[in-house]
Order: sequence, then structure tokens, then C-alpha cells
Amino acid sequence: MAYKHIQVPEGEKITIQNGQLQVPDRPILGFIEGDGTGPDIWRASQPVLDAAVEKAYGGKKKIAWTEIYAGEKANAVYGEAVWLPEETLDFIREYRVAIKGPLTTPVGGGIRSINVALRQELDLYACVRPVQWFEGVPSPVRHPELVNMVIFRENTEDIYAGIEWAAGTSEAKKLLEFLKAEFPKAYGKIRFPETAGVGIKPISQEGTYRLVEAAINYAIANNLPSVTLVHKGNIMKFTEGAFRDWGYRLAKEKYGAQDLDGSPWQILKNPRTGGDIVIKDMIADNFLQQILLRPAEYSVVATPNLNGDYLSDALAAQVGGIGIAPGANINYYTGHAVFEATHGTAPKYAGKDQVNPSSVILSGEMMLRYLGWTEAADLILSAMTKTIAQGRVTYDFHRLMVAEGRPATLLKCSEFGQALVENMG
Ligand SMILES: NC(=O)C1=CN([C@@H]2O[C@H](COP(=O)(O)OP(=O)(O)OC[C@H]3O[C@@H](n4cnc5c(N)ncnc54)[C@H](OP(=O)(O)O)[C@@H]3O)[C@@H](O)[C@H]2O)C=CC1
Ligand SMILES: O=C(O)CCC(=O)C(=O)O
Ligand SMILES: [Mg+2]
Repeated sequence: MAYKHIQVPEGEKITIQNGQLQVPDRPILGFIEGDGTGPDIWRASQPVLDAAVEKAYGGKKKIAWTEIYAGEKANAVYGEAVWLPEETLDFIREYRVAIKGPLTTPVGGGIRSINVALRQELDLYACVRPVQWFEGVPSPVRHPELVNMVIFRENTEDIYAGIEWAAGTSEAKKLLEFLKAEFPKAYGKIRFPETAGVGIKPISQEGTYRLVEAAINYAIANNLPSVTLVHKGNIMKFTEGAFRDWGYRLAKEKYGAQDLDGSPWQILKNPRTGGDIVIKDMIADNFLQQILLRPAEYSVVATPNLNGDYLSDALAAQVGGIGIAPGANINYYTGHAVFEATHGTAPKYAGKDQVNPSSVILSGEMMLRYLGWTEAADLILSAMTKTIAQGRVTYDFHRLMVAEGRPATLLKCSEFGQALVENMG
């Protein structure tokens, strides 16, 4: 496909055959720099990813990076009011894998989230966010090493579908009038209908099945002991409650799970290892206290979109914060994937070369592993561990280490990237 503003370098496409990603030695990969601190972070991160690949494969493999645009930079390149150019989506559809920095979403009015739009347009239905502690990272909890979870957040449904109307608009009035005429009992429950904004929360069986399937497959592939369905199904019975019921149903129908101790918990045999995988569920508010009090009891977590958003930041805090919280948005059927940090643009630090690039670097590590380039991914993990053990950290970890009276050297964002490269040797 011909692109207007995207300069596609020499390289080859990633393809998929029989459900297996086919990765050439010089894959063309897209990157979106991002807004706010995005450019600082990308400048620090790309050399780390390239160094890991170079070190692991001695020049045999190399990423053909291609800049693609979204957010403020898309405005500059494509003109005002273009936030997510169609050719950015076309490029990812064609080349399959990309990595992105954070993009700004205004609160209240203004544009809807470009991050969410990317996930919806490309149907990247699983937001995968591993939460693990790296030795030496300062944490507010006494046993951060007990936190080792992977969140599978549904990425295309729930209130993130963006179906909502502002209070007082003709659309909101029309919907409220419809409710009044057709569902008077439900309408009667709207406390202040004249001044209510209204939103719709779709959660479907298909959407739940494919997400829970991804979570169970992950537990099988990585020999993990449990999958917990986290929901608020006691209150939102036919959306979040249905998510739980469909999750259990899928485990039974597809994986042959059996009731455990009189249900609803279930157990299934890992077909790879023969080990047990417990399928359990928990109401979201309880889960938020359980992860602080008994984190070791949770491993893979599958949850609707909004819960997953809250949980990602809360769990990240337990292992040092969103400075070290990677993620990926994946469609496991088509192989399309966009890797991105859990954090946002952190605008007050923009241009200061100060923030922690670890979340994007570790998102890159996930991307390399996804490509099957495990040697390069492992080099990044070992360099990260070594650098943190040396006490060479960015401001976020530094301030906590100093408060704990621990020795630490304060590095800039770019310096932290360089330290990782040095520590790959
Ligand atoms: N996927 C995406 O692109 C996302 C985009 N956003 C968008 O980002 C914008 C800002 O959102 P906001 O709610 O402030 O959340 P942010 O995640 O941008 O930042 C919140 C706080 O987290 C800490 N933090 C964030 N990133 C880093 C980092 N790399 N290193 C160290 N600390 C970090 C900082 O804490 P401290 O102040 O304590 O130093 C920062 O002030 C909004 O427009 C939002 O919509 C938000 C989340 C995801
Ligand atoms: O799109 C946004 O601005 C926020 C997204 C977000 O918080 C997330 O994906 O975790
Ligand atoms: Mg979030």
C-alpha cells in the first residue's frame, strides 16, 4: 500500500500462517512517539531495543523502525483535527505490530481517546498487562515479591465503547424520553432525569469468551495456577455478572473445567503440564483489598475494561508504580498487536528528560518476546535487574529510595536507557 506521510524503510512484513506469527529477520515495525513525555521516553527506549537485538543476534536480525503518527504529532503532519490518521491504522493492519507512547485525552469535552480508538479500530481485544516486581525497586508494600500477576483487560467493550450523551443535549433527552415511554419503571430510577448525562455499557458473550480464552491460554502456556474473573456482577448483573457467568461457561465448554467444591469455582487440567488451573471469581472491590493483603493467591486476572484500567494502576503501585508497568494490546486471532505502557503522558514532566522509560522499554521487551526474539527480550530483563540493583534509577524510584535511606544515583530518562545498554555487556 502507498502511504502519504509514512516512509516505509527497507524490510519485510510480519505475516501469520496457521495462527503462527511469521517474523522475518528485518521486520518493519511501526512506532508512535506519543504526546507529553512520549518523545523523551521513546528517545531513551529505542536504542535499548536496538542494542538488545544487536547483542543477541550480532546483526543477523534488525528492526526496520517506521514512524507512524497519532495525537499531537499527527496534527503537525496531517493537519489540525487529524488525531488518528486512517493511514496509521492501515499501516498497522498491513505490517501487524507496532509500539506506541502515551497519547493525551482531554477530560470532559474534546476528542475521545485515541488510545481507545486504536484498540477498537484494530480490534485489539486483549489488553495484557504483566505486573511483576524487580529486585530492588522501592515499593509501598512489605512484600512486593508476592505480586506476580498478568491482567487480561477486555479492550473493546464496556463503557469504553464511548456511547454516552451529555446532560441536556437533544440526544440525551431523546433517549430519556424513549426510556420513559418504553421502560417507565427503569426511567423512574433515574434520580434527576432533567440534568442526567447518560451512558451505555455493552458487554457481550463473544467479547467475554475471546478475552477469557486468551487468559486461560496464557495460564496454560505459562503453567500458571489460576485465572480470576474480576467483576462487579452483584450490582451490574447483566453486564459484569454475565462476564463472570460466560467466563465460567467458556472454561467448562472449551477446556472441560469441572466444578470445584460445589461451584462456582472450577478446576481444569493444564493439557501441557497436567497441572491444575483454578478458575475463580471475585467482586472487584473485594479484589482491590485482596491484592494488597493476599497477592500471592492471584496469578492471571481476566476482567472487563474499566475494572482493568483501575486495577492496572493499582497493581503497578505495589511493584513500584506506573514508571515500570508495561503492556500490550493484542488480537490473538489476527496477530495484530500494539505494545504500550500502562501510564499516560505525565504532562508536567514533558521535555524534561526525567521520567522513567522502563514501562515502554518493558513493553518493547514484551514485543520482542511476542516476535519470538526471546534472547533479546531476556537481555533487556537482565539489564533492567542489574541497573536497578546498582541503584541507578530515575526520579520516581530515587525519591522513594532516598526516603527509605537507601543509596541511589539519580539518572535522567536518557541516562537510564544508556545504563541499560551498558549493562547488556
Ligand atoms: N495509553 C495511554 O496513552 C494513556 C494515556 N493517558 C492520558 O495521559 C494524560 C495524563 O494522565 P494522568 O492521569 O496524569 O496519568 P499519567 O499516567 O500520565 O501520570 C500520572 C502520574 O504517574 C506518574 N508517572 C506517569 N508516567 C511515569 C513515568 N514514565 N515515570 C515515572 N512516573 C510516571 C507521575 O507521578 P508523579 O506525579 O508522582 O511523579 C505522573 O504524574 C491524560 O490525557 C490521559 O488521558 C493516561 C493513561 C494511559
Ligand atoms: O486513553 C486514555 O487517555 C487513557 C487510557 C488508560 O488509562 C489506559 O489504557 O490505561
Ligand atoms: Mg489507565
